[in-house]
Amino acid sequence: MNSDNQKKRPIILGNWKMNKSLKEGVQYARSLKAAIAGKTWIMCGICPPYVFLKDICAILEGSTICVSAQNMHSEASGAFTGEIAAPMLKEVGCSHVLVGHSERRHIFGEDDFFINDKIKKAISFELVPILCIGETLEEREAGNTKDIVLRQLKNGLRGVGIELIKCIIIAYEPVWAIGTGRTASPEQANEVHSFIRTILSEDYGKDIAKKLSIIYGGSVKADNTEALIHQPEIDGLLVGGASLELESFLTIIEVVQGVDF
Ligand SMILES: O=C(CO)COP(=O)(O)O
Repeated sequence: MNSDNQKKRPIILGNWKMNKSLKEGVQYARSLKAAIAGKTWIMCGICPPYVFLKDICAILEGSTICVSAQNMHSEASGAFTGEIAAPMLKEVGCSHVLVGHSERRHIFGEDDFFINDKIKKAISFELVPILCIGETLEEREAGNTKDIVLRQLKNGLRGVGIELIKCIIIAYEPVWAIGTGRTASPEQANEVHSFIRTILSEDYGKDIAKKLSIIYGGSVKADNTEALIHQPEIDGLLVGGASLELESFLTIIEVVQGVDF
């Protein structure tokens, strides 16, 4: 979905962050697969912790549900104790990977350049990177939202040419809306999405920018899903807390399915 009403397949991703036991994760994946069998027009996926990926990919193999890692390193191998590389994610069956999530940027100090290297590495191993960008509350209140988003977008995509940009999803996640219960209003989110699409249009051309998916994350819940997904520039949702309970994640999916695009 975008400004000229061209239909785009909505993307709904659940980011579990550092939650669930393996047993719970496996049960969730099985139930999700059973629940959405045959309802395939939404691109739906989950982002489990690293150590669950192999089991969950095996369960979801052959389904339309994609599995995304929450992070990866920028190198393909080497002496990086505790890290996970793109080919490892690929080998266990992941199709997507979150890159530059605000918790990686702000808690673990990841910068735009490291994130850019990860983006390029993910693409080179045929993983779809989901580049997460977004401003903090201080940055928004200082009127710097667009500057921050512009910087994170430009630096994150440095060296990504016209052919490769098609392999990327952008996620706008304002840091002040993550886990706070304080959602960006649909209009606030749409305004930033529109700005992101304008930048992408300038860099990659209008046609390509129109086709790119820009998804929103930050306190998405069943009761704000419809208003968010109705916005012309919001192509999907990256759901944290509300994806942890299968019932609430399924409700979000159902709300999106029920929307007349
Ligand atoms: O960070 C998020 C998804 O990646 C959003 O988390 P919440 O939905 O819990 O605010």
